[in-house]
Amino acid sequence: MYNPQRFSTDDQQVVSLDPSFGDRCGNSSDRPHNKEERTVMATPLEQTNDAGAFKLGIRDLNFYYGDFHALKDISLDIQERQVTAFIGPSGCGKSTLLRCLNRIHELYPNMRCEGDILLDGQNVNSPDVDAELLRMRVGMVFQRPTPFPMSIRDNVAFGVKLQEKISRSDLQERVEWALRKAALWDEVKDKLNQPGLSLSGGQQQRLCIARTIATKPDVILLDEPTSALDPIATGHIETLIQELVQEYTIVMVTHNMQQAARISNRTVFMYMGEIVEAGLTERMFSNPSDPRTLNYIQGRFG
Ligand SMILES: Nc1ncnc2c1ncn2[C@@H]1O[C@H](COP(=O)(O)OP(=O)(O)OP(=O)(O)O)[C@@H](O)[C@H]1O
Repeated sequence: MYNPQRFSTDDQQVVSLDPSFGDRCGNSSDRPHNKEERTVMATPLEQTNDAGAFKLGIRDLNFYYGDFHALKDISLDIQERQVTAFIGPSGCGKSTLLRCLNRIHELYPNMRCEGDILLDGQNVNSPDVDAELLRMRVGMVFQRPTPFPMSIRDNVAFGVKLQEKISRSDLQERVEWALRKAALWDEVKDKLNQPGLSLSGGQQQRLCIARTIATKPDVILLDEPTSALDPIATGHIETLIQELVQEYTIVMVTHNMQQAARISNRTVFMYMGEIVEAGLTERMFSNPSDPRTLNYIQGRFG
């Protein structure tokens, strides 16, 4: 089983994986194919190993809260070292989709996620893959800053100590490295033993980002990371995201259209549990191909 419609954020909007599509378009196998044709003529997923081009590949994903079908046949490629923004009206399934990517929903009862999630080509939505290990590769930062009730230093060191056998000095180095990456080191280097909760909201969110980075994930998921912050703290986080994307694949949910336009490379517009359109942010905001995207971006609904 595969979904004949796969969305790619490679700005091809709707990419057909129906193997007969190329024939119906009159493509001939002895003709050189351009990139679009090659993608359109992709063989069924079972035979395709195109994960090299994408960090994450979502295939035929369906998600249920009990009987409620919240995500319907989602297929999407997410590119490496890019910021991909999920946008769409409240309740369309953005956070649900984000949470599937590190299977955090499994911590709650009565939820079911069907379909494949390929991380570097490996299906990680499988009971054979340890969800806790997955969450170390695919880290998550939530809407509200959630420091643990412990010192700044221990907040950052916590996950590392769980995951690795690491000497005290290496751990100190890792803490500093992560705090520097999260652009927080200069503000906290003299008070590492103070509680994480003593920091401002924006600093707490950067601390949570440092905590996520410290375990050296491949992918960072951000669920409305600035919605609880003031404009200055938001600016810090946005700058940080733009720096982190040099090294990490970032997927974020945002309600803020300007934020999506400012910092994402690619945008995915969702509506009622489905993907309507996905592509380069610049094109999505200047020339969306679906009227629902245009209406949403122009603030006519949602
Ligand atoms: N724990 C839950 N139990 C049952 N239904 C849920 C649960 N969480 C979310 N839903 C439903 O699933 C759908 C998608 O919710 P989700 O939170 O993913 O949407 P969203 O696009 O992130 O919304 P928002 O922008 O308001 O955060 C909604 O209809 C929501 O009511």
